[in-house]
Amino acid sequence: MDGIGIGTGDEYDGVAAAQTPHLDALREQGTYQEIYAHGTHVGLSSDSDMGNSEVGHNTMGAGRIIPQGAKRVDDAVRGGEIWQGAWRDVVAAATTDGAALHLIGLLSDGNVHSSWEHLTLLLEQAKSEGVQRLRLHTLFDGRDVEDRTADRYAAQLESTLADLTAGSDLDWRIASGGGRMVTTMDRYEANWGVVEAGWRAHVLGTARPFTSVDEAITTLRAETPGISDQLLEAFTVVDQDGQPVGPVRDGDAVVIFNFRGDRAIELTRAFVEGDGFTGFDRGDRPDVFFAGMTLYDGDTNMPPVRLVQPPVIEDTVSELIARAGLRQLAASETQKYGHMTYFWNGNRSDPFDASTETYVDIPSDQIEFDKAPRMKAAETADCVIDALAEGDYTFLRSNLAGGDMVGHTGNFEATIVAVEAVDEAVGRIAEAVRAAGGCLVVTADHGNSEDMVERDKAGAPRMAPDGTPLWKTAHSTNLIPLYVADYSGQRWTTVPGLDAPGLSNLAATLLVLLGLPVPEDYRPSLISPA
Ligand SMILES: O=C(O)[C@@H](CO)OP(=O)(O)O
Ligand SMILES: [Mn+2]
Ligand SMILES: [Mn+2]
Repeated sequence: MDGIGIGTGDEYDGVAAAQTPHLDALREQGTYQEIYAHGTHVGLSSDSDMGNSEVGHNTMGAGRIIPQGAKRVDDAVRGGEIWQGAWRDVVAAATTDGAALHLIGLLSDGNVHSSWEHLTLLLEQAKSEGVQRLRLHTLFDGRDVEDRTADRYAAQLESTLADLTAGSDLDWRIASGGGRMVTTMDRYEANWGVVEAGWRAHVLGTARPFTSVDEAITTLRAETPGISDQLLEAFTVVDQDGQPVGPVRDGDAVVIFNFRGDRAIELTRAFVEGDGFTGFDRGDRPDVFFAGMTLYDGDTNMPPVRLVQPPVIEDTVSELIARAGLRQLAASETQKYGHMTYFWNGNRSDPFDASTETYVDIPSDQIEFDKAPRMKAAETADCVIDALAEGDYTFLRSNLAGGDMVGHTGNFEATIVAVEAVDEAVGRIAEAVRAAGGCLVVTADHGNSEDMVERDKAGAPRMAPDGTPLWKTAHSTNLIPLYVADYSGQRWTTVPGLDAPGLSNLAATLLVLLGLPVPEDYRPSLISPA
């Protein structure tokens, strides 16, 4: 259950507000625990970092707490190690006569895909190394930070640029942008049109023209009152003659400063891949020096050049299950497809053993998810139930996306519907598992739908000036539920006294249920025979 944590039960708790009879019943049928899914429990730098799908699924699959890509990048940027690697080649390209350095990424301090601090340190370093021409291509968040704050982030960036360039002849500008859900940051090839819109904005300079970011945000908001930052149309900043101020040209250097792979890899591929690229028509693709913040996909080695090397995650639970020769199914709708494959398997897209593993991608709708909040919960359940009926699989895993994807829209009523659809799907899967005499494990990767309002430091809900709640679109730092129901007759009990039980204990729990040995470096199982 993506994005279904344990909330306070108050009126902004979309899980408590939903009817969840099947989850309630599950609680009575087996063991129930509340476990950690955020911050240092999933390998992030601090416990104020909310959980997210990347770190959640990485940790579930790895069975250990692995210092995450986000933390590695963080350590490398703060410690300065980053400037000794491929960054040297970026600077060399960017300081060649006439060239520009383009920085593309999410303008946010959400620390899920990118970090504000990394961006400012990149800018300071570029200045100290004499990068004369620099262009920023900024994606608005509204999803990992408070919504409708794009103007504040843009203003903060403009002022950072003004400070850094004051008294110099540095030619540094914001050149394009757009909301992350409609510009550039598609994932799992759900909608290449989103990447194409970004390509036009950042690279070709042919998106809707505005003379400044400020004008873009003000105009787009006036056109659609209440619009979320995530959905602001892609745009190109143009000069007084209508010419783009920073299209990407041959010889330029391009850096994507997002550290998380799922939403960075499609644009990366558009820059790096040759004629075999089929995502969209790129027009004249500039010949650039391209680097990503880190590795976005291990199997395809994308991007070939990165500023920080990623963590290597080996011996994940599905690799061990594959080695044991047991058949596995991974099923998810597109929006979470790579979560159950790529992230779960330690950032590898391909099966470990294609002869025993089946991956099913159930196409997601291409609309805003509060418009169809049940998403593909029923279809995902159908897939698992059919596979169970076939009887071939020993380990089946799936992701129900609604609690998270609809929670991100900030639409409370729709979120309740999404959670109820997830509950129904769990109920149907539970029946099928019971019929098969199997064992069902239900958990989440982080919270979201259980806390749908922005809060002040004391935890009190914040209201908009008109007195309506400030709906929250981001994940949370809440604990998440873990239900284990074994319908084979075996009885289990929770292991008492474990230190900070969390997602890192899930893999061992699964291995124990499967009767497979648990590697010594795994964190321990959360259950033992009763
Ligand atoms: O949509 C996403 O990219 C993130 C939020 O930034 O959500 P999740 O980690 O659940 O995929
Ligand atoms: Mn998630
Ligand atoms: Mn999410």
